[in-house]
Amino acid sequence: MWESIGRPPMMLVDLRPINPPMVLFPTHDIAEQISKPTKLFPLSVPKSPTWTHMIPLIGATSILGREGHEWKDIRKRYNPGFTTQHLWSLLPLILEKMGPFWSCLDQLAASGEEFPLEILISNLTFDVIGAAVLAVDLDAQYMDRSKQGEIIRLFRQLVQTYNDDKNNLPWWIVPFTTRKRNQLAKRIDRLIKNIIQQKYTEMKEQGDANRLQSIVALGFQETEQLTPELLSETSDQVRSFLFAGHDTNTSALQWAFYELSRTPRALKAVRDELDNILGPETDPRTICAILAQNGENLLPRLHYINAVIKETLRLHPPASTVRMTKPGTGFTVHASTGDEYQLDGVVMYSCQSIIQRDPNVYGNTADDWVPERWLGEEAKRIPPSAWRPFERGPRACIGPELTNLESRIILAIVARRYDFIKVGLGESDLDEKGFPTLDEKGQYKVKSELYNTRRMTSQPVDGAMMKVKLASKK
Ligand code: HEM
Repeated sequence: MWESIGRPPMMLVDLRPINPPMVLFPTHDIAEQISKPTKLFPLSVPKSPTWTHMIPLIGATSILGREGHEWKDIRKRYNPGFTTQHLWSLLPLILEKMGPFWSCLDQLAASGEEFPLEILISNLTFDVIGAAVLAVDLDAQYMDRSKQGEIIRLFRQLVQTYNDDKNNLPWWIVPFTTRKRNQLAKRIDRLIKNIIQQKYTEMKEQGDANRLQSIVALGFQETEQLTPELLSETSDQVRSFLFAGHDTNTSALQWAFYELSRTPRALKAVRDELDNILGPETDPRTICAILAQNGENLLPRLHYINAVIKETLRLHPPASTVRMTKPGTGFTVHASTGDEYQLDGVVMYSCQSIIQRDPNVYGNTADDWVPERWLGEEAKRIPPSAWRPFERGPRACIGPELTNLESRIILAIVARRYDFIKVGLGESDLDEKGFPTLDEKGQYKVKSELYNTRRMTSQPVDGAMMKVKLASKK
């Protein structure tokens, strides 16, 4: 749409009377103006009130929607849990969750059946976030969903109610969906509160002498009493972490595996790097044992894999930010044309999928998946604000380190052991001998383009339907 009207410096979309009018920002210099602290907004421009449609999912006091000192207090409480240093202490818990993932892939490789990669990865990322945030087993990793833990089953049903066109319509247009959402939300909230109470009691009884501490337990360190208000607020943050921490990375990892599956040069570079850093053994058990022992030294050395993750988040960003100022504030943004726009009362949407494909920054490969751009001198020429999948400024994502750690572990375990083959949308166009052929950019030619659809976050439209087989030994 934006291209068809000649790539203007901003695009206004009038969504009245269903939603306020929205303006789309397609460049990083404008996006920066709403995300950085200013005199008028020391914590950056406030979030748009349109976030409230997510209240059943993440709670009314979620960190995602709070402002001012209330937001600051929550962020201060949870920041220590998301630092690299604390996440290293959670490495054993995270590695424990990898077992069901690879045994499921082994089974699928043996049967040769087609499956949505989305389900496998989303189950795994759910289990990882449950372990990191609460040190609980959410029992997410079953292909048969009736066997999953209750929280996961309810959470999925709730997220489902936001799919398609129902995402953020007012309640009076979707009254039945709204009622269902509220009922599911209450049940999830009750279950989460029970776990928090139990964890809090355990923590107080056992003291904290060198124990493995979940992110929530760490946040309770200064707490004297778990009041009903604090319990309720903590449940909101846990639900926010569960949602924000699994949905986004599920999308990114599906794209990473897809891009690797159709870019033989990159897959080889990933495999060579793993051989060099982790040694030749590709059995997942051995890799987990190596990482459990020495992950803190080895994982930061996976530079090419880091570039794969970074490039995937550039080309296929799962999330974004929307901001709004109240009428009468006088908030203006400055376009590169020299024009100024007064945008009070308008939803300001920083459009990552356009910003991060800006040819003025990324040149004539802006639309191509090229991990190498993040290695060496070329990377230094990319302005930091032109890569913003986690957004920037005070309200940037709390979880990039966790995302990166989780993604590197998953790629380290999976990339050498399996070959993924896309089926359906985005599958390779084979030659007459049945082999894929390369295009001029070094990727396999495809019959059709895989693309994202809008759910709560952007997700591959078909759930990334794949086949998997065990990779042949060198
Ligand atoms: C690929 C992975 C991820 C991406 C692309 C991503 C992206 C984002 C973006 C764009 C925002 C800003 C949202 C807004 O302004 O409304 C955000 C905020 C947030 N994310 Fe993430 N995220 C990811 C992973 C995670 C993980 C693993 C967690 C862990 C719990 C997490 C927790 C949060 C929280 C709590 C916020 C709100 C921060 C605040 O307002 O202080 N995210 N994320």
